[in-house]
Amino acid sequence: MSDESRPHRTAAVIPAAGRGVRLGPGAPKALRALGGTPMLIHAVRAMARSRAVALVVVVAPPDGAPEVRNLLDEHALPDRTEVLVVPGGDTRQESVRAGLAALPADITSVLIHDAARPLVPVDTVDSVVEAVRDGAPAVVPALPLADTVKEVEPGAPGEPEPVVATPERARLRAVQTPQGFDLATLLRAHEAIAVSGEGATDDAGMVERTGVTVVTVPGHEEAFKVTRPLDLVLAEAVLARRRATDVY
Ligand SMILES: Nc1ccn([C@@H]2O[C@H](COP(=O)(O)OP(=O)(O)OP(=O)(O)O)[C@@H](O)[C@H]2O)c(=O)n1
Ligand SMILES: C[C@](O)(CO)[C@H](O)COP(=O)(O)O
Repeated sequence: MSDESRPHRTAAVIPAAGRGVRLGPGAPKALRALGGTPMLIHAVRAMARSRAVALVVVVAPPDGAPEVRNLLDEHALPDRTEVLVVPGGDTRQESVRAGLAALPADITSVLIHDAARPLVPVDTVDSVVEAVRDGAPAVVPALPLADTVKEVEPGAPGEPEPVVATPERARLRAVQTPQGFDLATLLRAHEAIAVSGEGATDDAGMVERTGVTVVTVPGHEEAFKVTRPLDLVLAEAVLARRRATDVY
């Protein structure tokens, strides 16, 4: 629950320590170029564009913190943006935990944003922050699905898998980042998951398991995650259009 007596101060943690195996061989994904600029720099700028974000913590590949610090120093960011860099871990969950540990004591709420979602528009960031500041302990940007989803009995790669269920699509959402949290709520969830040894593919999922209600706000198509090579083609096209129109 939020402590309403404290003034709001929001930080963004950007996990950027992944390898990017699904994108194919090359540098760690967050350091690969999009429109000639590392994907991570786009993601930091996307957070810094929100006037609500007071501090950004970048979680670098475990042995890459000095390189990431240099990159940040070489690229222009809004003057008011303070950026810390910490080394990450072997999983996204560990990396987020390392970022949370670096937050100063006056932070009340936090956005967790994948470096792999470099093009999230500022309006989406602002609507997540606003919902948290309005009192929601956990907020995710979400979009309805275009495909029908099947639950299967997982089998060997490439082999047919029996379908066990077809969830009602109207009740499903694809969730994006930034995911926004009352900081104390997210810290409690990470602690509980670390103790139980369970894994989770997103931070909101951890919070759900502690019994706290997570709510959605509208996501944005351009907040997609760069995961596979085709995503990079789409990201280049979106960025080229933005640069031509100067609309971010
Ligand atoms: N040990 C890890 C793994 C992932 N991430 C970050 O979590 C975000 C979402 O993860 P994903 O898109 O899966 O990135 P990768 O783990 O790099 O991708 P892959 O699974 O293809 O290797 C990315 O910004 C990634 O850098 C991280 O900080 N630390
Ligand atoms: C956090 C996330 O982006 C929400 O959709 C997603 O779960 C990350 O998954 P990944 O497999 O670590 O890319």
